[in-house]
Amino acid sequence: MAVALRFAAVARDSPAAAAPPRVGREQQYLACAAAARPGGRCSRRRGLVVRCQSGAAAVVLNKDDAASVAAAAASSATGFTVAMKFGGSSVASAERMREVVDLILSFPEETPVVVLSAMGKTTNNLLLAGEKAVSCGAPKASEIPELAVIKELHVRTIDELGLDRSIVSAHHVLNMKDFRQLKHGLLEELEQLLKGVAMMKELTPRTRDYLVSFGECMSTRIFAAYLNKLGKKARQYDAFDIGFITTDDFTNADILEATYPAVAKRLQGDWIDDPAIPIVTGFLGKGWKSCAVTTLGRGGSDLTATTIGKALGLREIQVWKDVDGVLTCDPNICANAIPVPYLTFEEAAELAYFGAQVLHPQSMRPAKEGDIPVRVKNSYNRRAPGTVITKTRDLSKSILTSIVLKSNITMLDIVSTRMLGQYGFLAKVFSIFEDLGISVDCVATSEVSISLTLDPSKLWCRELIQQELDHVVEELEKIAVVHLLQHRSIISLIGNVQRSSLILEKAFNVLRRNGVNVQMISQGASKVNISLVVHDSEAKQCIQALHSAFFENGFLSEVEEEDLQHNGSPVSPNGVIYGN
Ligand SMILES: Nc1ncnc2c1ncn2[C@@H]1O[C@H](COP(=O)(O)OP(=O)(O)O)[C@@H](O)[C@H]1O
Ligand SMILES: N[C@@H](CC(=O)OP(=O)(O)O)C(=O)O
Repeated sequence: MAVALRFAAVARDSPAAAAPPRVGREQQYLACAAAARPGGRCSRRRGLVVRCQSGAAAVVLNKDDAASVAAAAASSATGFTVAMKFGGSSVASAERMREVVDLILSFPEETPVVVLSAMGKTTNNLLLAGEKAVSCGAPKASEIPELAVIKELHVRTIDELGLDRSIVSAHHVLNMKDFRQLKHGLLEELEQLLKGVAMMKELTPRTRDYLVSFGECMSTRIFAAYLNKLGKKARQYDAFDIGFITTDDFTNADILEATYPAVAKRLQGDWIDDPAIPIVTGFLGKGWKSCAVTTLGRGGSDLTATTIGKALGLREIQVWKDVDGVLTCDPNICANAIPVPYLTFEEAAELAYFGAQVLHPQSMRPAKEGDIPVRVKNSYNRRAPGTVITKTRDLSKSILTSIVLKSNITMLDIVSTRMLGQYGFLAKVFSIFEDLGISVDCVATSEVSISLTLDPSKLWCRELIQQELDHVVEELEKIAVVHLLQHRSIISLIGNVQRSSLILEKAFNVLRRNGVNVQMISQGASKVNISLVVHDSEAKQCIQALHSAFFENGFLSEVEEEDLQHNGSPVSPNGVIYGN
């Protein structure tokens, strides 16, 4: 940080260097440079090079680095140190909100940016209410039970915290000026929206995103009002109003690069004008073309927090959950799961991607790019050390870190009819998936056949699943014989693939003893993941047996002993090295 303040930021965008700069981009760099040198004047000298007139040494940076340096410098100027994200379970009631306020205030040395999810199960209730509205008819929309649950929860919370009910009256409708004129509160707007859905008898992905946005919009307003009531100045932000720019992929939008400088500028600018703890809605963004509310996929508030972390160049990103960190397994499957103290970004991303609900699959990307540690903590058990996720850790002695389940997977066995050469065959198969916008999770190939699993997150809407699958099969059948195998599960063994023989020996031993035949195995180049495909009906039992064998019965201690004899360095059950 200190370096960023001492040095001037000089941004140069190489692809655009030959072309005249667009004004927006140039201004962005000027803003970045200005932020990197508060008080310094900036000018454009030649091409896209922007130089601060501070007399300090110049550093040539690419676009992203310039934004990061600027963010780091400005954040040190404004003093934000940490992003603290609290999930739905952490803010599920008035009592929980009090607890979280107490938790935040117990770190007086920090200047946090707070990110909140919707209260408790509000997102699920909003989605259910939306689905019911489609078929219930307009007059009945007000009587949808989930709407009543949402209203009751928010009104009760407001009352119990001693707040004014008008705090959920701020409007957040985008591109609908007429709506802005209405004097209804968010809860009334929500009811209106459900009536609209009932009248239209359809719930498009765009409307679905707008519908679920009410959850985060309400939780943050309540929380900020409560902090203000306690005399701790807080300011509520809707992410879509402060520069969270996304693709227009409703229900699963990606954050665009422009977000980082925009969010940094807004949060820092406001802090400089009038310091107040920012309370930001997780999960939400604004589509860059549509300007409508988008969402980042379920659990997307983690991604909001890491994006803010990178934008502001924070020291640490904390995600507060209802578990003692990332565990060796989903605790709903294995009650004996234990916390994993350290993970790399890569391990955490793989774990999340392959189904561990605890982290959003994309959330590690900004943290990794900004090299900002992510700490997963338990808001119900502050003293638990949690999990620290960083760029690197010594994996040389680690074995298995965590076991993850992704169920209800579709697997395809595709055998070439030899109409194409081998490379032509693989290329054709993957171009079909590309054309249909379907991601593939795991792949195993031989010369003339491919087995692969499909990523269910790309098959959101239930009716579409069958339609899309039928279409895929139809296309593939032009060049191959295709077997569609549904109700499969991927069991991912996240660990040190350098020790894959040891992991596989143990795993297959366990599976054989349990009478399970693995239907596909994939060991990627990622060095952290081995995936096994089994039938859904066997998956939980497999995971329990694997967890018990790897983590509960002294296996890792045995290996530890062996390692000690061979190398003199023992390994803990989670791959953490004790000693050397
Ligand atoms: N490997 C794992 N480690 C920890 N929690 C897991 C794991 N796999 C699944 N979970 C589930 O993830 C939940 C926490 O994630 P989530 O519900 O998204 O939290 P929040 O809503 O607080 O952000 C836990 O309550 C647990 O049931
Ligand atoms: N409320 C959203 C976003 C989110 O991140 O929630 P949580 O942090 O509670 O997983 C969801 O339920 O998907």
